[in-house]
Amino acid sequence: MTQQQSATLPASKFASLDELDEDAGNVLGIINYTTGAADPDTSRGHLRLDIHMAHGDSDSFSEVWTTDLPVESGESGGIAYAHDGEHLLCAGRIPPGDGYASGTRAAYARTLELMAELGYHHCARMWNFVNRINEDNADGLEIYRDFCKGRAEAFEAHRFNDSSVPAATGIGSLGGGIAFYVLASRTGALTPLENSKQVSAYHYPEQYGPRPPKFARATHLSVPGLDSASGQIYVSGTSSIRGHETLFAGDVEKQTLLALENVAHLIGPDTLSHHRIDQRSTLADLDTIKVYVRNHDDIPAVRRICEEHFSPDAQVAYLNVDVCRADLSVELEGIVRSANLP
Ligand SMILES: C=C(O[C@@H]1C=C(C(=O)O)C=C[C@H]1O)C(=O)O
Repeated sequence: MTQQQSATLPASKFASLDELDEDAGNVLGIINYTTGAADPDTSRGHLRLDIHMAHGDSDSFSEVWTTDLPVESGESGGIAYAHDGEHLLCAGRIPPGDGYASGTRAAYARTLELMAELGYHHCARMWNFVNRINEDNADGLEIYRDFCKGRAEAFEAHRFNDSSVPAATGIGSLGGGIAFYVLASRTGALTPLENSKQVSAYHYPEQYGPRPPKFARATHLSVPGLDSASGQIYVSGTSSIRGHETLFAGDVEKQTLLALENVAHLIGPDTLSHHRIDQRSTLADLDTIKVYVRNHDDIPAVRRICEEHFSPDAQVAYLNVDVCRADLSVELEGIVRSANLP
């Protein structure tokens, strides 16, 4: 597995459980995609979060965030955090229940308050793992839509307008209510990226829920002190959606190809030059990739298609979980680093 290292951006790499070194220097956080859920913890001096995303040890892995700077950690109002003076990782969990809007609103509100208190005002990326994502809550509202309602209310209460929402993932999990983690920066400039072939998620019509999902298609986070050509692009979970509609329902191979096409356009020259980012990226530049596949039997076909486009050196994890819309079979996310990063 290749390791991403950069002087001033938190590097993330996947590690199998037997490769994991919790005492390695300057660990900002370890996110365990594993066979059970647990509340976020900082007892080892870094953030640790166990998310129930694996059916067994064979598909369990850890995402390790490292930094070149000393790390401080703590907990406040149920949100655990670790930071290095430039970047912050924080995490929370909403326990299983009959509904999630109020719990999400409260947990997100506490997270946004904590970011402000610690001085990390630039929210680059959020990951949300929603158990029973396509099932209904006690009031008959799909749990994903219930989560989106609570998130939108928290963002509004904290004047987080659509132009400052982060890249995100909102994906199913195998248990444990709703878990989330967040990456924010203190001085690195953030540029949200939208895909000209998709309606911005925060503009989705009400047919997808009472409040739209609040996220950007990607965010570019620049290296503090360097020009905008130096940075990382955090690509949100991306699926077979054009405009605001799902395409190729029931055809996982066509959905995989369209999701890849959406990401290629998002990180390609037309989009980046439109946002005045002097980087040129292709799917071969994507790394720390997660591919979420609804039906386990579809994973070999999805993997075959993806491997035709990804670098052989890329870190790729395939996870068998539900996707945010019942007619979506596959979704992918990743990170692009600019070639000129030290
Ligand atoms: C796949 C989509 O949305 C998914 C849900 C997200 C969320 O609610 O945060 C973010 C990206 C995807 O994981 C999409 O709407 O295109």
